[in-house]
Amino acid sequence: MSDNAFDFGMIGLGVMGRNLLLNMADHGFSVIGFDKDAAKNAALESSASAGTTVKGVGELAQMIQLLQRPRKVMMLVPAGQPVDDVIASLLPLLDEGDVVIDGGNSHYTDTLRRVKYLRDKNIHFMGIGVSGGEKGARTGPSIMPGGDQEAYQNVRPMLEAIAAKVNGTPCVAYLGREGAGHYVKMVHNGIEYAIMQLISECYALLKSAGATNAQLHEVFRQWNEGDLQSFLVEITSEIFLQKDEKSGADLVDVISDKAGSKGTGKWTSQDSMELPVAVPVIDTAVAMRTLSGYKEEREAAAQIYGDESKSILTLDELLPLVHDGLLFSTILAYAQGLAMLFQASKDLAMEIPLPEVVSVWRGGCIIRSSLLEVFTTAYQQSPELSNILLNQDVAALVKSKEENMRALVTFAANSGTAAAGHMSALAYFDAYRTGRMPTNLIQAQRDYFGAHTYQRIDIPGTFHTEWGQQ
Ligand SMILES: NC(=O)C1=CN([C@@H]2O[C@H](COP(=O)(O)OP(=O)(O)OC[C@H]3O[C@@H](n4cnc5c(N)ncnc54)[C@H](OP(=O)(O)O)[C@@H]3O)[C@@H](O)[C@H]2O)C=CC1
Ligand SMILES: O=C(CO)[C@H](O)[C@H](O)COP(=O)(O)O
Repeated sequence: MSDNAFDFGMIGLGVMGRNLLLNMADHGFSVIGFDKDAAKNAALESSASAGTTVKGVGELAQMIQLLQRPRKVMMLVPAGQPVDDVIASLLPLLDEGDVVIDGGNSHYTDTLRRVKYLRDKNIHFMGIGVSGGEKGARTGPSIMPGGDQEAYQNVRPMLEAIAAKVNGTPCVAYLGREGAGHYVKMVHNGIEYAIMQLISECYALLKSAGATNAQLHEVFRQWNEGDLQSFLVEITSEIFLQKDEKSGADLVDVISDKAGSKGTGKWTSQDSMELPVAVPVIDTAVAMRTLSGYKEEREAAAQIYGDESKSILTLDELLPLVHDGLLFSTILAYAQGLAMLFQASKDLAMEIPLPEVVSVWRGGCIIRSSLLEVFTTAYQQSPELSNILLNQDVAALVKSKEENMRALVTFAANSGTAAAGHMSALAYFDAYRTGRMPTNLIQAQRDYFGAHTYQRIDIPGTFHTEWGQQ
């Protein structure tokens, strides 16, 4: 190939970078990747499909030299300092008008800072969320671009080519100004945490009624064929079949219960409080991963309090409750995340188009599910919906599951099975549908001890009372 011939360059040939680049090559683009690790460059070239143009190099300057101008370069490296390090090493090699994309899970405030920094140097910088994991990156991820419109138009044909397709529509769309791409991806991951927590609670609840791994496989398989159809339910079904090569046991049974995290769920909770928007199912999911790390303390507490769950229902009696409870709670998790995006769009001036967000999430990403079709229709009817729970179709679905949801939470409490995500979802629902919350009492308390004042329901203005003097 001649000099300056490659269409696209990738920095970081790990799980995501390698697979996304190969996906581009599979769609006819000539691609080049850079990684310091020679083995990763070799792995890139050896896993390329026949007839595609793929090259891996160990020098960044060499890759930049071989790109068509204006250059289009993406980095898929760990969030934080590595992204700044890559930008610093790229800058002397770039020309004005080149496009630099951060496709990793960066915090949106870092993206805002980098957009401004590079704009001053006439380099187009975009933060793009990519979801779909290893397989999705190779065969069709969900792509969440935000920021520089001109740069987006430049890379749009490539992104549309490699994205997942739903009914022929690519799962990529311009999702707002400046750091919006990474903001949307952060909230996507917050919802991901919430749904994973809810599914893990279903696992515990069904096990309390004696479900075996084989039965759990079958339950989740069947659920994936109905209104709970989703990527996470599908992979959960498959997980219960997997055998451990070392012991021959079911692999899920030999995996430690300490859950890891890289931070995007925590950021969603933190940033929701900054706005503020209430996302308690996401908060709970983050807290439960944290609690999972207290292994020794939990074992000590189990000695003191006991850790048995006593099921008062048979598996057959429990199954419809868990099914409906999961659907109800999953809707609540999406509702909270989407309400956060609605608020952030306005308060942070990101102009995030929610109809496009839910449409892009329909395919390729970790939280793809049949529910997103319902939400897409809801936002098409009403693009300025502040909360999807206010949509008639969503409300009908929620109401149809409410009775079993309440029965499930009662069962969880009575059997002693931790189901914090479900309980949080129901508590949010009950508060959200309350015209007059008991928070008038909190206002009275605040004014009592701190003269913080309060508003009345009958007279406008701000009031203070010298409490307790009657
Ligand atoms: N894995 C997943 O399912 C998903 C990950 N993401 C995000 O994508 C990004 C990449 O993730 P993933 O591919 O899984 O990570 P990996 O660890 O598999 O790959 C990261 C790559 O970045 C390289 N790298 C690290 N630091 C630097 C640096 N300073 N300069 C140049 N290269 C560097 C590493 O090279 P070396 O090892 O040779 O140092 C490695 O090849 C992260 O932000 C992640 O959160 C987003 C969606 C899904
Ligand atoms: O972005 C992703 C999927 O959408 C990543 O898989 C993410 O890193 C998973 O997060 P964590 O490691 O915190 O569970």
